[in-house]
Amino acid sequence: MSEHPSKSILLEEKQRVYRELDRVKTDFASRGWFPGTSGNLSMRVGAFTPEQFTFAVTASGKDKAASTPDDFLLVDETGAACEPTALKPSAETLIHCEIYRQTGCGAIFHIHSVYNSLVSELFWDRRSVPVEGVELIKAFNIWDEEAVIEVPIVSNFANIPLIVPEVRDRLDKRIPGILLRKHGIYAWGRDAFEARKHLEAFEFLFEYVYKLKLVQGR
Ligand SMILES: CSCCC(=O)C(=O)COP(=O)(O)O
Ligand SMILES: [Zn+2]
Repeated sequence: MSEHPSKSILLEEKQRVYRELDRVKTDFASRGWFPGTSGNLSMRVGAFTPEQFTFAVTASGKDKAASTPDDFLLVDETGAACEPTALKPSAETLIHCEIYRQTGCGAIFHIHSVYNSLVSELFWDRRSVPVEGVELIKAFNIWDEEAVIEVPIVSNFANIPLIVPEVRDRLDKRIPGILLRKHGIYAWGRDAFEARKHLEAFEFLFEYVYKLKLVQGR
């Protein structure tokens, strides 16, 4: 009996997405962006409507520096596994679900770094990190002269579903990223290339903002 053509197309796409996520994972691990098994990555697979979509996400708690056949699984828009598997999706999968729903993006990358954690606490009182006139703001397709942006910061609850409504309320469609207080950043883009570009820009800007504050002594 031959396989239904749509099933084999999905299988091919799933394999392509897993390979791409593996390349991103290896690269980010080499930069030290997954300390202590932290961080998670996802990419959409197949058709998208805000009500129904599928994405590949990292399995929870894995050493992200290692590549194994058990690193990723497919989940639906509720965060439930789409196929029989013993793997557990990332504990933060519901945040990915909400970002896909709100933005229709194609890839979401979450990392913990010292600079993103520092600025999320330094600017917690204003609930956003201001970045003023830095060239790399253009990586977000914002081309205004001396552009000023505010990167939103939301609470970091141990109970992940509590974070989701804050992400929904605070997400700014012009800014492809959101910080969790003293936790890390979620950055996204229409595909893996763009999500990585945005993440690199955020990390540069956070280091700049932190060091500027330090040298200015305020
Ligand atoms: C050990 S880091 C704490 C959990 C976390 O913040 C994270 O990013 C990793 O969680 P996951 O379930 O995706 O491995
Ligand atoms: Zn995290």
